[in-house]
Amino acid sequence: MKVGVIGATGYAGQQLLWFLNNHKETEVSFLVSHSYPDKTYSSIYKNYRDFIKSKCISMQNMYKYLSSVDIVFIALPHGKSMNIAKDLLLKGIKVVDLGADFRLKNYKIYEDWYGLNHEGKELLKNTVYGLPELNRNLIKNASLIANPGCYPTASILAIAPLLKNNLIQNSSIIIDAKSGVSGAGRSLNTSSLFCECNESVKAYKVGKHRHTPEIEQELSNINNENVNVLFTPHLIPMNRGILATCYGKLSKSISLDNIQEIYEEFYSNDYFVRVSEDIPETKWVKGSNFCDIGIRFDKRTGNIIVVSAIDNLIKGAAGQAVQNMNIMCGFDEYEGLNFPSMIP
Ligand SMILES: NC(=O)C1=CN([C@@H]2O[C@H](COP(=O)(O)OP(=O)(O)OC[C@H]3O[C@@H](n4cnc5c(N)ncnc54)[C@H](OP(=O)(O)O)[C@@H]3O)[C@@H](O)[C@H]2O)C=CC1
Ligand SMILES: CC(=O)N[C@@H](CCC(=O)OP(=O)(O)O)C(=O)O
Repeated sequence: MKVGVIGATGYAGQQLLWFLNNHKETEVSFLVSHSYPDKTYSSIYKNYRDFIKSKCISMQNMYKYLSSVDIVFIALPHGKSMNIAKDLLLKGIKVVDLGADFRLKNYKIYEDWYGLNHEGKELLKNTVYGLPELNRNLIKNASLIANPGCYPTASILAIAPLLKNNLIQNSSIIIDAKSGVSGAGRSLNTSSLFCECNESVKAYKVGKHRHTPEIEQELSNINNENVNVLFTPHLIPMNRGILATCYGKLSKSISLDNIQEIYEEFYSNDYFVRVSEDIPETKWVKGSNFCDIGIRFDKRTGNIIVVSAIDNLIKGAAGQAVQNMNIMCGFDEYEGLNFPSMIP
């Protein structure tokens, strides 16, 4: 399978190459960068010396190579994928977009939260939200995948079994999530500077983070009922990882053991979600495509507490994108992705 990567020099793009380079079924045909055209990839990321010998190409040059690819990954900032995806789909090329442009089914909600005009509205109907654990069958036949955001991946996987089994009140969900700094990408950005974020933890975009409508959309789809969430992201001084601590009021009396069984059953066919009796830590999943989940019940307040951990660049971005490609192309779902986290 021949693949192309647009946005190859960003953090998500380079993480994709890490996987694609080790994947039995893929050959990378081109790497697009508008800042480094004609530069060898390994001169930008020196860890790839002797592994990736190709040069980056510009977006304009990419069009010459399109007849030779089957699937293209787009890892650009939001707002940049819409027209590119249209061109690729017209040529019969499958697309996995790691950004946010196709995640929200209602373009007006996208326009409100992202402050941009949606230039690919007509594609939204046939776009599949690429969370394999909820949408595997749709992904199999999709041409355009909206790869989920990092916080939504951790949050939706944590909460979906509760909603599916009508165990919590729809309006009681609170998500308190923390992300490593690579979540903000590699572009120059003051709040990602070492002196700004080291030795500090902050909540940001409080009450207005763009992942709120994405989480609500997918959770509402589970039972076709409106779900609202209170979502607060935090930046913590580590490179990778997301820990989402999710709370909801139980709507019926049930033991923790039963809830644990419900989670294990819900994810029984989902290799990359591991339901644990312990409370997960980001280092259990760092460098891997796993989402680890642990559950507790607080009797005093009647709240269930579900903690999920992912690597934002892997299950939250590039790993999930490769998992989606594997499903779309009929490969083994674990191909190229099957290894545990790196410790320490
Ligand atoms: N970081 C993460 O944890 C996650 C990221 N994502 C999403 O993946 C996408 C990529 O994120 P990430 O890799 O972190 O971001 P980066 O900022 O690290 O990389 C984005 C890349 O896009 C290219 N680019 C930047 N600006 C423009 C522009 N104006 N026009 C065209 N190309 C541009 C740049 O490469 P060049 O100049 O070489 O072309 C840049 O390296 C984003 O949509 C992000 O939201 C999703 C989930 C998690
Ligand atoms: C730490 C940090 O800044 N994280 C980013 C997450 C970005 C991301 O992955 O989300 P999209 O793909 O939806 O842009 C943020 O909060 O905006």
